Amino acid sequence: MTTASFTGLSRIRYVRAFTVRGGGADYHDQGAGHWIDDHIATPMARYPEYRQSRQSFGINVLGTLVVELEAEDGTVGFAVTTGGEPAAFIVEKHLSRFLIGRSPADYEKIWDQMYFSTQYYGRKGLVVNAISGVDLAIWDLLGKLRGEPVYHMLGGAVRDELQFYATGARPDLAKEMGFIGGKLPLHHGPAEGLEGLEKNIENLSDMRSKCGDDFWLMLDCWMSLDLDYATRLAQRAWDECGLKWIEEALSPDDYWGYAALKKNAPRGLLVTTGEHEATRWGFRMLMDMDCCDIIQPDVGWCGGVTELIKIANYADSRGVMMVPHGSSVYSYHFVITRHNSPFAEFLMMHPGPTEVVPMFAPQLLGEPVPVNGRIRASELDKPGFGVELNREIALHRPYPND
Ligand SMILES: C[C@H](O)[C@H](O)CC(=O)C(=O)O
Ligand SMILES: [Mg+2]
Repeated sequence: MTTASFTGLSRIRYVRAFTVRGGGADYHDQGAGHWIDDHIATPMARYPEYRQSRQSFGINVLGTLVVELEAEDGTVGFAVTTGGEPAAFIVEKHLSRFLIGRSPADYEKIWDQMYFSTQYYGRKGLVVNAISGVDLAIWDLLGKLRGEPVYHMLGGAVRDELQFYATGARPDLAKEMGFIGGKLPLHHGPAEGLEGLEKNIENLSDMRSKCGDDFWLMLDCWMSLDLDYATRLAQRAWDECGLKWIEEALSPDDYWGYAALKKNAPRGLLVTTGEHEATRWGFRMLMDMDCCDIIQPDVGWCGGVTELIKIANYADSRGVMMVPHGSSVYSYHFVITRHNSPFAEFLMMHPGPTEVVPMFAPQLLGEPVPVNGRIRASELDKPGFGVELNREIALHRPYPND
């Protein structure tokens, strides 16, 4: 039995998956001294030898994945995410069968087939990361074939500009650069005891005094805490420093801990999480169990745009705010179309971070960056995600399927 398919669009002829080193954020390679690898609290910090650097325990071991889809008429769509060589294997050796000869307009069926054919070894993590990369490349190709930006295909902009908060070690500088808030990495976890807790509060207080009372300050805990520590940190950071939200305090598997933290946290302080969660089912769990005030899916990890539509609609129907994890153009095209995503994250990838630099340099050409903490919707007015792949970088294709 065949399923009807619109035949007017050029179909996918080639699927290519590349790895490349450099660019991107914490899961990509960063040089020594970069703020993003400077004694950040992690679940691995219970082992002193892995405390100073996330690269020491292998945060960058997978690196970048680039998925490229070429249509019969030569039009190319692509996307950049993480997952590196193992994700390239999954894309070329497994997922490509659901793409070759298909129209990119059939993204629902393609997503369904990618997800359910890998379910026995997938569901989250690397496999959904690979699926997300393919899905983003499909949306890019669809936009390029139709001559439409992705945000148009998602229903159009609901506001004229995106407003950003900045993630990085210098919210004081972010404020000067026009961002609406600054999210700091937490540096010390439970293994560093009371002394570490005091240092965390001192760092936050210092930033509060530098930024003034009205600037949003948030803490990113990168899954490093336990419920007791997170509760104490939340209370003190609220009382002493006016913290706006505490992010990813616990393991992403600990839905019960998040539900308890949301109950324990002082009224007014927001509990946020979700960048390491995946699919409509994972986010449904977070929302149905009342784990957080803001969900933060990463469109390059949660299943791509096709899945983010479902996640966002469920959040909208429950009155939950969704502020996607920073993933450059891939989230900008979504956020601009949603009332329940009133602002966006910008990850400061300058090592200082003392200036605004593109997140995916050198892989992407034409990547817009916030000026005065904002990007105009009109800057997204290019087909697909509006960026091109820099062909001058060393792209490696480890598992060709053709
Ligand atoms: C700062 C965090 O540890 C991480 O590198 C980035 C992140 O979780 C976020 O942007 O959110
Ligand atoms: Mg985070």
